[in-house]
Amino acid sequence: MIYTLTLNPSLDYTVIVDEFKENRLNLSKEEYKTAGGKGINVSQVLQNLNVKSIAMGYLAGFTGEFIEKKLKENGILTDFIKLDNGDTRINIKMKSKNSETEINGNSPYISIEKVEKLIKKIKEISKEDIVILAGSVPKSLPSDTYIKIIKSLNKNTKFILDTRTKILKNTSKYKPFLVKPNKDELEEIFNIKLESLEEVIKYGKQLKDIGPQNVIVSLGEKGAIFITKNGIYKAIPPKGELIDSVGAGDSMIAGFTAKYIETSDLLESFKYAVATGTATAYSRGLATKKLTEKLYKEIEIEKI
Ligand SMILES: Nc1ncnc2c1ncn2[C@@H]1O[C@H](COP(=O)(O)OP(=O)(O)OP(=O)(O)O)[C@@H](O)[C@H]1O
Ligand SMILES: O=P(O)(O)OC[C@@]1(O)O[C@H](CO)[C@@H](O)[C@@H]1O
Repeated sequence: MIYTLTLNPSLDYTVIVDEFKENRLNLSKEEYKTAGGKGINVSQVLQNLNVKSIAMGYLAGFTGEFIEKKLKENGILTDFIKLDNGDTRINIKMKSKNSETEINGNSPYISIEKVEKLIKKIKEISKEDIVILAGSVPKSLPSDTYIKIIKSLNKNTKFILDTRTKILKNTSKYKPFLVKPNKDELEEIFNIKLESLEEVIKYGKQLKDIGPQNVIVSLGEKGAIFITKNGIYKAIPPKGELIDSVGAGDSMIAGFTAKYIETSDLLESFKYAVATGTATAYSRGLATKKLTEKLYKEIEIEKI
């Protein structure tokens, strides 16, 4: 079984305006609400790719109920811990003709008892399972929460990690199966501006040296770099119309995992990851299997 863990889920509230004007009344042209948070997005894309997963994490209040309902409606299995106070955060995603602005909310308080409850569930996961730890750590939790979770996993359970900068760096020594920083995150990890592809590769390799078995550095419309023990590879997305890139990175993780459990082939999994991320960027909402399969046939991998 695949488990996704979202410590900090969100109701994503997307607002589309013609042109965003600061300090003025902006009228929304269209708006929609979706179940969000990085691990939850991974579960949703896995479901679109016909791969079962169990979505875990914390939910609270009316926004938490909305998220669980949406996941269940789509046939996704859930095993969330309910918080006693507050509401799961609302993240605002505002799109205009030429800008994408995000305001991510604060998460509700999570007590130590709720962390212990989660750790108990984590200990029950078997070594044949795959665990995807994705997204930020809520402010009320210690910053080493992911480390505590990783240490509670069976030592042979493969885990994938997609979180921000310092936490990603500190957890990398526990040898995750895959990490997927984007270029900005890689820059923040090493506190450096990366000016060329050569530099991206150099620092991607340094990240891999800390511990991850495989590293994908995603580069938005420029595609992605894959650093693995068998070599370094590059993939460029086929041309298309960008519609909404929120969740493109999460979709890559879902695509990689889906292909890996089917084939155990790292390179094909990377190719499918790029296809899935691109399918999300070229869709309203998250990647569908149909578009992912089409793009997968068009992507070529280059060895560097
Ligand atoms: N504008 C785009 N055009 C084509 N493909 C894109 C575009 N943006 C993203 N992608 C695809 O999605 C993948 C992941 O995108 P990106 O590097 O933006 O990840 P991310 O920053 O983690 O995304 P997010 O935080 O929005 O989930 C890219 O490697 C690429 O394949
Ligand atoms: O604050 P985090 O956990 O880093 O990111 C949360 C988030 O921005 O990431 C997802 C897209 O990747 C959205 O669904 C969600 O709103």
